[in-house]
Amino acid sequence: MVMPSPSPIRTKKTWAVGIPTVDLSLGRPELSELILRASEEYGFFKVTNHGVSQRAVSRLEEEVVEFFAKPAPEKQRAGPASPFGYGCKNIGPNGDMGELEYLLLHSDPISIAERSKTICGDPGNFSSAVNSYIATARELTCEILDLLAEGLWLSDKYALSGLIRDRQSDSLLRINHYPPAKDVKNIGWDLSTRLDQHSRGGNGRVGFGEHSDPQILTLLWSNDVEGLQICLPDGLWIPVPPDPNAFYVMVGDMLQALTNGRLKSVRHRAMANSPKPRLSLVYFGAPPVNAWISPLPELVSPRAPTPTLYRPFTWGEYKKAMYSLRLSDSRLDLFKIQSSSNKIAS
Ligand SMILES: C=C1C[C@]23C[C@@]1(O)CC[C@H]2[C@@]12CC[C@H](O)[C@@](C)(C(=O)O1)[C@H]2[C@@H]3C(=O)O
Ligand SMILES: O=C(O)CCC(=O)C(=O)O
Ligand SMILES: [Fe+2]
Repeated sequence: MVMPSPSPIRTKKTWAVGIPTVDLSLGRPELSELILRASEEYGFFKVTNHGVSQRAVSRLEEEVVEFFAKPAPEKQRAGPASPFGYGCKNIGPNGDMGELEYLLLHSDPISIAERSKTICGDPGNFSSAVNSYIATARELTCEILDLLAEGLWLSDKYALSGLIRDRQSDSLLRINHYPPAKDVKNIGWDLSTRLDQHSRGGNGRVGFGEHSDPQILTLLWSNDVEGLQICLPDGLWIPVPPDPNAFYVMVGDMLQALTNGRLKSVRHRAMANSPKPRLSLVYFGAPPVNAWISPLPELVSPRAPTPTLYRPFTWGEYKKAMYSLRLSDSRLDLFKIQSSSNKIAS
């Protein structure tokens, strides 16, 4: 695995730093140790030699490129995204804005079949491309979670992947399209949006503002256009070079809670500064709505330094809190146990 140098090297214009990269063709136990280390240190890593067929990706890519090329009124037939469907610039229900348009889909095939009727003239073909991408993304996500379970010495090897394999899993697929920067001026920003963007993303145009993903694990593919940035534990934002031959993996809030804070959900954002359109396919592996989330027993010790950090809650309860908050809010903090030893530790 290539790990970032301890202190990023500053070049003339950019921060150059290595992204932790895991070659999935390596054998165990080395593989599970590498994945665990990257998840602990960064909550983020790149996977290569992942075995996902190029066809599953390119088939969906072709479908969604065709969709986003349609005139706005046609795309709006699939919206608004509340929460599922087509969205443009609005992210979530609380006023977050970004320089993007997107499709947000639940992974349930019945809901995909219904939504596809509003997205494509050939809904059967569209839903088949979505379903096969989701099936592939789910497999890879579960493989990574099983490796993490092994690295963490969990007694139930499927304690993490079982939540995503569950038929009731609340996993999602988000397809983001960031228009090329030269077109952005036509979209018509108001002053408050520009100030908001500036405070959240520095000088560039923010496509998708800073946040952590709420679910268990995120699997992200993008075309060959830059934009994704992650926040290192010291607060430094670094660009992630695009690589359509790889996937990027992000620890979500639920995995942070399940591992009692040992793995940390990574804060990230996507900038929309490229003259080329950026496309990302983002699979969010999530538990069923009624699943209870509480730190796994192996990761809790009755005494410091690892007392229970989070109270038990259901994924449904977490989602309710999440939809009441802004994109950049640290929603997991609401579920922290404020014991005296935790207060000292934090
Ligand atoms: C502002 C919001 C959009 C979001 C729901 C939320 O209230 C806070 C979390 C947001 C997020 C970020 C990651 C995913 O893209 C997403 C689908 C998710 O599960 O949480 C979005 C939500 C959304 O766009 O509905
Ligand atoms: O498009 C990207 O690279 C990031 C998107 C993202 O963070 C999200 O959809 O949650
Ligand atoms: Fe995200």
